[in-house]
Amino acid sequence: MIKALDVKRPAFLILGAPGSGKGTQGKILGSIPRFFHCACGDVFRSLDTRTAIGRRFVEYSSRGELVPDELTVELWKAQVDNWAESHVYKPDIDFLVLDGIPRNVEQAEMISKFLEVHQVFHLSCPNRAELARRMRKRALKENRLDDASEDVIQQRISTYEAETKPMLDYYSKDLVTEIDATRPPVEVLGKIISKAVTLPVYLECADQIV
Ligand SMILES: Nc1ncnc2c1ncn2[C@@H]1O[C@H](COP(=O)(O)OP(=O)(O)O)[C@@H](O)[C@H]1O
Repeated sequence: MIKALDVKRPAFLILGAPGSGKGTQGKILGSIPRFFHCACGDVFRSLDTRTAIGRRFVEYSSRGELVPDELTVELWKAQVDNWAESHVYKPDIDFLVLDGIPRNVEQAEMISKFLEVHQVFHLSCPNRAELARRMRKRALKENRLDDASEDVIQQRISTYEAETKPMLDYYSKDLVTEIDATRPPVEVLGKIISKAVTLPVYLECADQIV
């Protein structure tokens, strides 16, 4: 059982289908002072595949399915706490930039105990063929098992549509920024940043960010 925190950590979410560019944007944002990028898929991929938990990840991801919620949130929370304890992530001053979590309404509920979501950036790409093309390209570059077969690619897109996309209705409309994910990365980044710097939570602390 995961306990709620007294003070919820400020967070931005990057939401989108596999191949929509969440990781690309998250990495760049994470290199900006006071923004801390956390990619759930990377947390899973860093697991030792000889362990039971590492094997469970491979089992689900290689089928294009989501890892069960309880396990996902526990593992993710443990990783964030680790980063906080080792001071790489500073919960009192950093904005968490979450990529790949939450991935369904259940996870959104679970993590709401310790996060205050200030904006959801939806990288929208309705063109399935374009998503599949990007995943194939990534499979070659990053040696990603879960992007290597056509069946798994299609399954991952279907999983997104069935489980993750409905999450957009979980968050109130004024919390969601729609961004065209087919535009070049620099334009997508520009949209995210220009919205983030107008948010009250950012303006409240902007003068302390130097
Ligand atoms: N929040 C999550 N809940 C359940 N499974 C997850 C979650 N995040 C990652 N995974 C697992 O890890 C795989 C790879 O995730 P990720 O690297 O985020 O892919 P992508 O960036 O292409 O969407 C997913 O297909 C899934 O099996």
